[in-house]
Amino acid sequence: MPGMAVPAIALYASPPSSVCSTTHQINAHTTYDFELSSARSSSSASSPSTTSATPSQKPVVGGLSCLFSSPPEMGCHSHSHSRGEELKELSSSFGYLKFSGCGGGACSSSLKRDQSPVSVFQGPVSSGSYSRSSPPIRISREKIDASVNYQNSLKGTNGLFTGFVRNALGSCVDYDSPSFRVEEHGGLADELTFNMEDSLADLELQSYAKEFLVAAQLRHKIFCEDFVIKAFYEAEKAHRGQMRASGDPYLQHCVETAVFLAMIGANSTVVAAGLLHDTLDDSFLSYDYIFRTFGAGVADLVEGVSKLSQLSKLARENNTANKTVEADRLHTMFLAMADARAVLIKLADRLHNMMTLDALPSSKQQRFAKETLEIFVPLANRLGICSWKEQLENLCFKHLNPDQHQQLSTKLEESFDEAMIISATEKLERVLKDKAISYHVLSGRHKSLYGIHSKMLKKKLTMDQIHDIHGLRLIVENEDDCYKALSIVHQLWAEVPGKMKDYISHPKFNGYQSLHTVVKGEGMVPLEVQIRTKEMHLQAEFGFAAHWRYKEGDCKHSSFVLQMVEWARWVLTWQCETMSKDRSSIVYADSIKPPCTFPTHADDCPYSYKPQCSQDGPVFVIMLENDKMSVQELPANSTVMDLLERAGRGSTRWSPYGFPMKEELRPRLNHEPVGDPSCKLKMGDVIELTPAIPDKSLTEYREEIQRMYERGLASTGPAAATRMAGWRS
Ligand SMILES: Nc1nc2c(ncn2[C@@H]2O[C@H](COP(=O)(O)OP(=O)(O)OP(=O)(O)O)[C@@H](O)[C@H]2O)c(=O)[nH]1
Ligand SMILES: Nc1ncnc2c1ncn2[C@@H]1O[C@H](COP(=O)(O)OP(=O)(O)OP(=O)(O)O)[C@@H](O)[C@H]1O
Repeated sequence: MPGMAVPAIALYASPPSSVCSTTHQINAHTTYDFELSSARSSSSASSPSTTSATPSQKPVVGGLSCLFSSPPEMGCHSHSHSRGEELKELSSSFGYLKFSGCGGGACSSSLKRDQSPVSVFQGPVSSGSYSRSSPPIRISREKIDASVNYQNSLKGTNGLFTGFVRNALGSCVDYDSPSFRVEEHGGLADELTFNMEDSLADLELQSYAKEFLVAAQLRHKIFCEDFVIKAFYEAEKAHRGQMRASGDPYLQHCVETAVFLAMIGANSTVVAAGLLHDTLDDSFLSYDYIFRTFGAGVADLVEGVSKLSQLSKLARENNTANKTVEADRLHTMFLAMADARAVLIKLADRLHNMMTLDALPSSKQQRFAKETLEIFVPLANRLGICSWKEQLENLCFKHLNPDQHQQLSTKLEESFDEAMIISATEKLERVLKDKAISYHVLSGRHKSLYGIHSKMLKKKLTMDQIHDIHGLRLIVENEDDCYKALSIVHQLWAEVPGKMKDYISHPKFNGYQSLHTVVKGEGMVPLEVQIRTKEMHLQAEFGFAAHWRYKEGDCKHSSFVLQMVEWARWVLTWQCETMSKDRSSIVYADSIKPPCTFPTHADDCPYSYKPQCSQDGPVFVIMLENDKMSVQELPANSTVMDLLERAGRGSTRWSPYGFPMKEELRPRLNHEPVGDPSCKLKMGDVIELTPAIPDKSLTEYREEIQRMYERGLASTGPAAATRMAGWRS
């Protein structure tokens, strides 16, 4: 029946329950299917109702329509906290979204938070699949102690945890602590086999773990799937006894990471990998074990996350990302070397770590916040995960500029007017219906705290001069409707002079098209309204004028980078929405359609991440030269020799021992000595160039040896004598 609302519950990228209280209200959502709607509206454009999906339609979110909405009954909507508290704790923007054809009150009060109204992610297909978010889980100290004691007794009896205890009490956010792999210390992981019954019985003993599982299941139904439960169990076993700096069980972090992923519609492979994401680095599980138990999909993702963690740690230690060029290369490398889903898991991991940063000493808080801003926020931006990006930014802001954060959030507390956005949306919707202007999406949002802060800095504005703190976006069927809708907006509210921009008749240099206006909304609060067609919107989200590029300041990226980002976004679109079953609902312009069939890459796909396929693009590698890290960009098919040419002083030559060396450098590739210097470099390779000769000239060194001999130090042991002999030869 045309005109009926589609009572779908879209997925909401919500922070975990403990942070949920920082959010704004969430109610039922309607979602909208792009293709269906456009087809209908073109056939009978005169009726606004023709843009609705029918009730018989699957209540899904269309490929490019809304995402990250929340289940209506999620715990977040009940506020026991004041809004000021919320802003201070985890200030982020909220969003309000309507789809054409909404009828009924549920739809008209749909609110979502933090979202780009259109993004690459979709919510889950099924309504009602999410249930209430549980209150923050508090685990009693006794339970934890009991669990730890129990584990200690196990350690004593079967030796399974030998060597594990040391790590077990560390914090998972303490990246400084040495990672530990049991398989390197005896390889016990391979002896483990999975048995669901045993596992569940064992889980009984870990009552806190059971609570986590139940809480996760209440937040998302994917945690009821056997595959995910199995991953949960393995994560529990792997991290048993480990605690976070906050005193919470490590497992909690794994579960929260996985819940974030589930909340953006990630499938069970990604959620399982989210649960296991730290096991390679921080437990006795091996790649082989994960591979055998969960398959290559999960094992590769966990390995990918581990590699990303190592590289980001290196970058943090070397302060690499504070240089724009290097940071840019790092972002590209991260997206290119790993499956984009591994980046997604890493982002979810970082989001939870940032949310729980308070438990760390202030110096570490600062380092993590800085690194997050330099590396992870841009990645979230490139991948189009607006919600995470804003949450990360706000958290970084809070830790890096606590005073400014405090000041601005207090001000915003007075300025944010969500009710105004809701009522403006409803008002506009009513008139659009009356005037028979069909539209695809009508969305509203308020700008995030950090977004406002950055804009003030960038444009040297006071908060009062920022006109888009509150904004609406309307996506209509055709250009004509854009202008009709604009005139309706101007009839409804007084125009702020000089703020109207017609980027339709005068597109921006990058091709961006849209109508922008600022009006005085209710209470004279400035309200930015953007009006565009679906095609213009696709361009603004995925095309040359993509929002992520706009946010990066439209810097000149190579076509490789652009393709890489677009590809990553596509992969995530297709991998992370449960509605990938309904691909037909996605209508992309041919010009931006990737050249192979999703979700599988064609063997010769030029955009594939697989190293063997990406032969045309440049290669980004990490070079560690005398302990200084840099990210190098080399042409496709470059070899270790090519890299050596760039490093150190003098020209490369071959040593008599068969390894290439410059005057002073000796290469190692991914921690192994280089056997074949003509081997090709791969995206994300780490090349260490250690000095073949310590940082002194040979003459100086000889003199020093001479002095050592003279002092009789050479006789301190056979090893020393051998070293000396080596030097003489
Ligand atoms: N995707 C995309 N969005 C854009 C682009 N340019 C502008 N926008 C959007 O349009 C909004 C306002 O842009 P303009 O009307 O040009 O305003 P401005 O002069 O940049 O600055 P303000 O008026 O202070 O917001 C931005 O906040 C973006 O949301 C673009 O190139 N790509
Ligand atoms: N008027 C609006 N209505 C709805 N959504 C908007 C509006 N303006 C921007 N958005 C979306 O909100 C999200 C956050 O945007 P953000 O505030 O970071 O930047 P911006 O407003 O687009 O740019 P700038 O800060 O440079 O003005 C983006 O997905 C953006 O597309």
